[in-house]
Amino acid sequence: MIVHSDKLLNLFGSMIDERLQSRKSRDLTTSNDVLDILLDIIEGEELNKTHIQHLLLDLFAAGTDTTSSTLEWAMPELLRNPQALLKAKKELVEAIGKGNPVEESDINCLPYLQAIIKETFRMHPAVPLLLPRRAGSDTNLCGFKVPKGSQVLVNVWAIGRDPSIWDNPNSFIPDRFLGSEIDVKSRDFTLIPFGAGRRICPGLPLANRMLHLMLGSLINCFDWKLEAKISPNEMNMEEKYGIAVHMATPLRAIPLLV
Ligand code: HEM
Repeated sequence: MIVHSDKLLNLFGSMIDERLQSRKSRDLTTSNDVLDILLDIIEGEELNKTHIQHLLLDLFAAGTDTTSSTLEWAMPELLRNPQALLKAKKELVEAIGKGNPVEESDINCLPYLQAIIKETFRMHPAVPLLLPRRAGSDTNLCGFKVPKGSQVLVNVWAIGRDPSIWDNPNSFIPDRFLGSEIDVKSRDFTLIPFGAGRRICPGLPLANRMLHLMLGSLINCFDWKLEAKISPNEMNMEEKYGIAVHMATPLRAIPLLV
């Protein structure tokens, strides 16, 4: 981990130097991206290069595995649930035309795709215990005493499988979200894969968009089949716990151009 972090820090260091160099040249057309904004702040001397290197490392570390593991779970759930896959394909063909990649502006016209992403978050939250918190004062929470200083973990995985909240909690049923107000930002805290409140994941808007673009495009541009010896109901859906939860046996699916 340390070796990889050092490699990434060096890579970010050279990207920053390169950008600083190009900002000095007269014919510069700024890209006004995240790095440019951070470098504007450096010029105001509130940040230095090391801060930016570590900030970029944080964003990459927090954003990569979480987004990819969500997509990694959405695909096998769809392959195990051909009806849902078919419904998503139909919606995509009608909204954006067969074989086209999904654009950001299409997302609002794709309620079923949105429901699939929510259902994946419910069953497979990438960070199942969120990040540890410490109680700032003695607290009484639903009849439980939480003494000041205790470490608190929020079990989002268990919330997503709680039968008092969800019908058939262990079944992948995207339709449950159609016409429902429940959202990853809603205040009833039933679907909180990104956490909630002041420390909610700052990458939420990016991750949510990326997931719709990637999953929608994978569904609309390809037909998918499993390897010859595997049938949908025999797929191994065991989880492997790490910083993010991955499939214990990675999915091997074959794309066929539509
Ligand atoms: C599906 C994708 C993602 C999921 C499920 C996810 C989930 C989370 C969760 C649960 C937390 C902790 C919230 C808490 O403390 O209660 C978190 C924090 C964080 N996430 Fe994400 N995240 C995702 C994508 C991203 C992306 C794409 C980025 C950045 C580009 C990102 C950057 C961060 C950062 C910097 C923090 C720490 C925030 C803080 O400490 O205040 N995440 N994320």
